[in-house]
Amino acid sequence: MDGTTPMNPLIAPEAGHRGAAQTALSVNLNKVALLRNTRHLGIPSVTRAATLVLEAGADGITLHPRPDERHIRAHDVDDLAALLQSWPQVEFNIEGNPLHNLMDCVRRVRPHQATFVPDTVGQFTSDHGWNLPADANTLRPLIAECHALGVRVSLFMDPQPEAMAHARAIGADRVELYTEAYASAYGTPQEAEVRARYTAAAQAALAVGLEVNAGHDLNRDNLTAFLQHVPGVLEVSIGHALIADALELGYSETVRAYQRCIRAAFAPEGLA
Ligand SMILES: CC(=O)[C@@H](O)[C@H](O)COP(=O)(O)O
Ligand SMILES: NCC(=O)COP(=O)(O)O
Repeated sequence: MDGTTPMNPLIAPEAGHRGAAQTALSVNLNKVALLRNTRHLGIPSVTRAATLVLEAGADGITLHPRPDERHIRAHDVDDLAALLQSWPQVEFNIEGNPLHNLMDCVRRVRPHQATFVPDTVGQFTSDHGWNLPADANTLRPLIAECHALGVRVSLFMDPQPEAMAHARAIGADRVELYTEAYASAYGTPQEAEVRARYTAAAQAALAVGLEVNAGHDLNRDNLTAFLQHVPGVLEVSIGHALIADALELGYSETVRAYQRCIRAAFAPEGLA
């Protein structure tokens, strides 16, 4: 793998069991680990959750091992890497700050994708993207190291069209559009205006040769409209809402429901 070629055919636009150019669903399992960590019993199991969501048709697994290990711990990253040996078509995405603990994980397990997120230690949740070009010199060598390890790099970014050329110039393969602002605006009078920022950012990214991911606070209500309006989104990573839904519906029905939301964005009206 050369770091620019997705290993997972399911997320390559030209291939995949869900048809060309359909968005891949990567399930973020942070919140399964969060619940598990409140006892010493090992339940709910992160690897069991991964198995169930993959059996139900998820395309990838995302973990975000924060330095305080409040949810995903180093052993979860290793356990998932071992599990995914049996799922060669599944993409493994690890998120985090490469200036903290992310690179240790990347060097150890060489996931398909590392998503660089500019979180502080102990941050409540991710709430902003990289500041480019200000962060360029910090990120450039870390991106190069990931490429040398055969790991694709996605940069967590606010929807700022002008930043996309800088992301490409420092070697990023993808950007992950931070979707909290869209999710907050969804269903309000501001929705169209806010969503248009994402459309413009995705267009700018695609124009400079970047691939596009998206995530944060996406859910069954807001996902389809996002994918209908924002071009070329190869992957959404969804955790909080999806795991909350799974508490009610179970993992399998929940993954199928999210896949229906994705299909609805790509199907002619009424066929999803
Ligand atoms: C990078 C990102 O978008 C976040 O959504 C993150 O993965 C969620 O982290 P928490 O689960 O710790 O809120
Ligand atoms: N990269 C975003 C992610 O993995 C999940 O975010 P959320 O759905 O937990 O907000």
